[in-house]
Amino acid sequence: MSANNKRTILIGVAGGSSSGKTSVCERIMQQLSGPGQLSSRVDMLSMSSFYRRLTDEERKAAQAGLFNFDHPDAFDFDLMVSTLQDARMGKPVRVAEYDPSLSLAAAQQRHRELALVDVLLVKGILLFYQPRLRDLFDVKLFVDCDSDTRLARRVRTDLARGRSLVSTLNYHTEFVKPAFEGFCLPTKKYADLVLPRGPENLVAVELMVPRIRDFVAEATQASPSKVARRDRSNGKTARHLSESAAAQPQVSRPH
Ligand SMILES: Nc1ncnc2c1ncn2[C@@H]1O[C@H](COP(=O)(O)OP(=O)(O)O)[C@@H](O)[C@H]1O
Ligand SMILES: Nc1ccn([C@@H]2O[C@H](COP(=O)(O)O)[C@@H](O)[C@H]2O)c(=O)n1
Repeated sequence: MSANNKRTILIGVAGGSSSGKTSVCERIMQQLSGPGQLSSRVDMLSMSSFYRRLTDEERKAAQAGLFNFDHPDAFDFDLMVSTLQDARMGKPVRVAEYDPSLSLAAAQQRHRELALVDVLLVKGILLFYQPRLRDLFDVKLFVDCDSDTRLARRVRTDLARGRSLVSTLNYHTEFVKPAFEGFCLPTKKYADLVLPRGPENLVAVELMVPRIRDFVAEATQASPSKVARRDRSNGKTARHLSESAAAQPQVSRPH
């Protein structure tokens, strides 16, 4: 727990690649810290910062488009869990800077300190895959988006990153689609809220933001024992949300 006894609220935003996770996080950030709002300190973190270090052989495979970056084995879940545990207790943490325009090895050379924030938005394809990771989130969102739209967006972003159309489509067929269906989509059932239309779904974002603010207010007031109780009840986040909502039925919308 940080010196001021304040805990960071973790919001997990999962969904397929190019479903709109980053865009949803940006919308929430705007709403939480925009003009006329009670200012909350907010930051965003990508699961792509937690790819594990590759062996030389795997690096060669990655360069040839033959390493599966969409499989759970590609991630360092231990590091992600310990980082988020520290972040939610308001401790300073250092994370690899993921830059899609760089090779993974080059990007992993760069680090940044996460700012101490009230709310940390975390986005990633497999955030809810392991129970120990998904149980860390106060709110779990799943961005729903049909596969054609995701593929069309992914083609645009991959071409902009200098990949060829053929390699993008092959990679999608070989890795992205099977991993989405095998590992990402089955985690939708763990979400507190499934968000169709991503960032365009302003109604859902606006409904959620006051609730996030309540979490921030509660975390500010929370005593260590209260936080420990909340930690023990984690994994039942939806129940926790509804219990808190019942205790405070009149959640006011910000002006
Ligand atoms: N609702 C939308 N309508 C149009 N374009 C969108 C929408 N949501 C996302 N995009 C675009 O699709 C691309 C991928 O979105 P992004 O939010 O980065 O997805 P993710 O973080 O899930 O990979 C980005 O270029 C983004 O601007
Ligand atoms: N070197 C890499 C590493 C990962 N990817 C792809 O990123 C996707 C996950 O990130 P999103 O922001 O799209 O959720 C995942 O589908 C990987 O295939 C990559 O292209 N290159």
